[in-house]
Amino acid sequence: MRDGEPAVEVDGLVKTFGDVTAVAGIDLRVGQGEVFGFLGPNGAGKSTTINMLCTLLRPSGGVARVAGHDVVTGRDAVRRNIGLVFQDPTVDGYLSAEQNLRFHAELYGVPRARTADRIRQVLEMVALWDRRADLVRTFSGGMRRRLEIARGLLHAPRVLFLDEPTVGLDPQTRASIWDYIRRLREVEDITIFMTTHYMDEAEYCDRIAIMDSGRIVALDTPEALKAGVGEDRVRIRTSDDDAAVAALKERFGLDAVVADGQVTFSVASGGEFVPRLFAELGVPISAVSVARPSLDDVFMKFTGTSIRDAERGGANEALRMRMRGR
Ligand SMILES: Nc1ncnc2c1ncn2[C@@H]1O[C@H](COP(=O)(O)OP(=O)(O)OP(=O)(O)O)[C@@H](O)[C@H]1O
Repeated sequence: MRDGEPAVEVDGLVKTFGDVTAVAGIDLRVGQGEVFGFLGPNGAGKSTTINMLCTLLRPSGGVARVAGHDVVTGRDAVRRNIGLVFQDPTVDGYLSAEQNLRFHAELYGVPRARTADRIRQVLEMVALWDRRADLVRTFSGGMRRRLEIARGLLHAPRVLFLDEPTVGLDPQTRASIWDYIRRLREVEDITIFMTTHYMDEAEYCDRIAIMDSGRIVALDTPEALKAGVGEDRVRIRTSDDDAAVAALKERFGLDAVVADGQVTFSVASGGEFVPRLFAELGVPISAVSVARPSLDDVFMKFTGTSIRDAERGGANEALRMRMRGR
């Protein structure tokens, strides 16, 4: 990869599975050294995109280059230059942490003379050096994930792909995985491309792309995306959400949506508006909160739904497909 060349470069990328369009023609550029987040609900097409970039799936259309190589015509070169950390654990529980890494080093052709040093380096990076001789099946979920990250880094890849690296972990462990990811780029010359459906985690990325139904609906820094939503976000719980939405439109000219069981809308100055709201809405309010826009609000702005509601929809869709399959 030449200096200044994007680490990931995608033009019009498409993937279809029969009549399902998982990725519907996306474009993006990720710079060297960036931490880039791919954000979206289940079924948005994140894993399919990452699998095409990692050469595990062949695109149906468009082009993608990773570390300067085409994912179709330069497949082996791409593979040499990337590291993978996927949702499903792939470390072997019946081997020690160190044995797992040795095996991987062989597989990736890490020069023998360098292997021992590099194993120590990556295990220290994820604070597992002291546990190197222990069988991985005695590790907690967070430790296994850290070991996966160490393994993904072993052959010094230019781009590290992390597909939902913190899914299924408790909040504290998620935070510690993020500490390692952030520290990583201080130590290694690496680009990090990750997917997540945790909004709070997306905040840690330099830039994020929000994906919905196979398309990128927004792409920018978290700050710029939130600034784009602008005003304060007000959330209320009411006894009749539909009546509240209608009253907000009628009395205040505000467009509200119902998501996660709350009525949500934007106003310029939430704190000043709330007393008026209680006095004039005409629908009983049981709870109210006012906050600066979050990435949840950005998601809602671009997709018209909250990520949690979108996921519930996606889960229903997956279930329907399974039932149809049967
Ligand atoms: N091998 C496949 N065959 C058929 N359909 C598929 C296949 N892989 C993915 N899909 C469909 O493509 C769409 C996108 O799926 P994908 O797994 O990329 O989403 P995602 O955003 O990564 O979701 P998740 O967070 O659940 O991994 C979904 O509708 C999914 O059902």
